[in-house]
Order: sequence, then structure tokens, then C-alpha cells
Amino acid sequence: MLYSMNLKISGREAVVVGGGRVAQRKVQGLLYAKARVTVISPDLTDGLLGLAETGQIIWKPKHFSGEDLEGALIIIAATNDRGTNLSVKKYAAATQLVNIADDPEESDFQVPSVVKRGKLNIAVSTSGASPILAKKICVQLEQMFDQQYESYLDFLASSRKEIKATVKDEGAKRKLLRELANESFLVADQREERFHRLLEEAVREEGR
Ligand SMILES: C[C@@]1(CC(=O)O)C2=NC(=C\c3[nH]c(c(CCC(=O)O)c3CC(=O)O)Cc3[nH]c(c(CC(=O)O)c3CCC(=O)O)/C=C3\N/C(=C\2)[C@@H](CCC(=O)O)[C@]3(C)CC(=O)O)/[C@H]1CCC(=O)O
Ligand SMILES: NC(=O)c1ccc[n+]([C@@H]2O[C@H](COP(=O)([O-])OP(=O)(O)OC[C@H]3O[C@@H](n4cnc5c(N)ncnc54)[C@H](O)[C@@H]3O)[C@@H](O)[C@H]2O)c1
Repeated sequence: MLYSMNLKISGREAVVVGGGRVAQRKVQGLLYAKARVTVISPDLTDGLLGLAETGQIIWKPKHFSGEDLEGALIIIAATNDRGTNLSVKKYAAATQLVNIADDPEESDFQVPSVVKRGKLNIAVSTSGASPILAKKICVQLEQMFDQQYESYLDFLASSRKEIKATVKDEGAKRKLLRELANESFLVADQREERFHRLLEEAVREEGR
């Protein structure tokens, strides 16, 4: 069974072995999360070459060897050579997290398909059964959770902060937080005013 978590990898070292289409997709995800990415491969896709030329990734133009993994938290083996991919796993320390592009069973983690709406992050995994289905489900979720969720989550984050700072009573706090998760707050129109009215009411009740 897989354990789901959202890793904070900003500033951490990631090594990607291979410079093809799959490597490029994984590198884009790692850069989005602000990891420091090094790619080990004799060649690169045009996309990866652009990232190397602009200093967004470090490129070591060579075939893989064990010392390439030093200092990495996350390692992705994405070459088209099965023997190389398996030897990446063999050379990695037990404390390093390895993903093997052609071997879900031997991987320490699998990369899910993801829908991002600002702070909302929906990850879908089929545990390697069908990455294509995972993608398809995400396309459906994109319809269900549209663009307005981005500002909705910003609103929820800031109002939650305000509630935690102002309301002392745990019951009243929970009631307010539940209320904001109500669909009627999804639409931006007048939600700030509505929220502040509810907040004032809760504070007034507490003062009685
Ligand atoms: C979700 C996504 C994330 C990402 O890679 O970023 C992802 N694969 C995506 C796409 C995709 N994968 C494949 C095709 C070509 C299909 C075709 O056309 O033939 C396409 C489509 C394309 O490339 O466009 C084929 C494939 N995939 C794996 C193998 C090896 C094997 O299974 O042995 C093979 C070759 C054998 C085969 O064909 O089955 C293995 C894995 N792929 C996973 C994730 C992990 C399981 C996730 C899960 O189960 O949910 C896992 C286990 C490991 C990992 O990579 O972490 C991403 C969608 C991105 C998005 O959402 O936009
Ligand atoms: N996990 C996934 O999402 C997924 C999706 C599709 C395919 N795959 C599998 O991933 C693998 C890679 O697919 P691709 O389309 O990116 O292949 P690709 O042929 O486009 O790229 C392979 C890259 O690996 C490099 N490489 C080969 N041997 C190397 C070595 N010894 N050291 C360093 N780099 C080396 C090549 O130079 C090339 O840059 C394939 O095995 C494929 O079956 C995985």
C-alpha cells in the first residue's frame, strides 16, 4: 500500500537520471515545487536543454554512475534502459526516495496525476494500475473544481486565520469554519461582507 503525503521539497536536491520526455515531465513537477534539480544524461530534450541554458537545472552530460546520487533527497530514474534504472535504485541509500519510471513495484514513491487550483491540490493515483485513467479522472475533476476555487481557497485561508485570532470559544470557531465551507461562499460576490457579519456576531455572542 502507498502512503499519501505532500512533500515540501523547496531547496532540496533532486537528481533525475535520463533526459527524455518522461524525465522532462518529472523535472517540470520538481521545479514547480522549487527543488534544486540536477539531470544526468548524455542528451536532453529541447525543453530540458532550455532549462539548462537558463540555469534552472544543472545538467551533467554523462551516463549514470553511483556518485551522481550524492546529497539527493529525491531520485528519479527515467532512462530508457532498464538495467540503468535498476542500478540507480541499487546505488541509492536507504534514506533516499527513488522513483523508477518503468518499475512501480521497485519505486519508493509514485508520482500522481494532479489538479492544482491555487492552494487546492487534488492528487490522483491508481497505484500504477493505469496512469492514463489517473489523468482522465483529473480532467473530470478539473470540470468539477473550476478556476473559482483558487480565490475561494485564498478566502478560506485568510478568514480561517482571522477566526483563529478572534474567536476563543472552540464550538463557535468550529461552527464558523464549517459555515465557510458551505458552497454559498464559493462565489466571490459579497462573501467578505457576509463572513465579517458572521464573525462580528460570534464575537458579540462571546462577549455576553
Ligand atoms: C500520472 C503521471 C504523473 C507523471 O508522470 O508526472 C504518471 N504517468 C503519467 C503519464 C503516462 N504514463 C505512461 C504514459 C504513456 C501511455 C501510452 O501512451 O502508452 C503516460 C501518458 C503520457 O506520457 O502522456 C506510461 C507508463 N507509466 C508508468 C509506466 C511504467 C510501468 O507501469 O511499468 C509506463 C509505461 C508502461 C505503460 O504504458 O503502461 C509508470 C508510472 N506512471 C505514473 C505516473 C506512476 C503511476 C501513477 C498512477 O498509477 O496513477 C508510475 C507507476 C511511476 C511514476 O512515473 O511515478 C502522468 C500523467 C501526467 C498528467 O496528469 O498530465
Ligand atoms: N513513468 C512514466 O510516467 C512513464 C511514461 C511513459 C514511459 N515510461 C517509461 O520511462 C522510460 C523513459 O521514457 P522516455 O519516453 O523518456 O524515453 P526517451 O528515450 O525519450 O529518453 C531516455 C533518456 O534516457 C537517457 N539515457 C539512456 N541511458 C542512460 C544512462 N545510462 N545514463 C543516463 N541517461 C541515460 C537517454 O539519453 C535519453 O535522454 C521508458 O522506460 C518508458 O517505458 C514511463
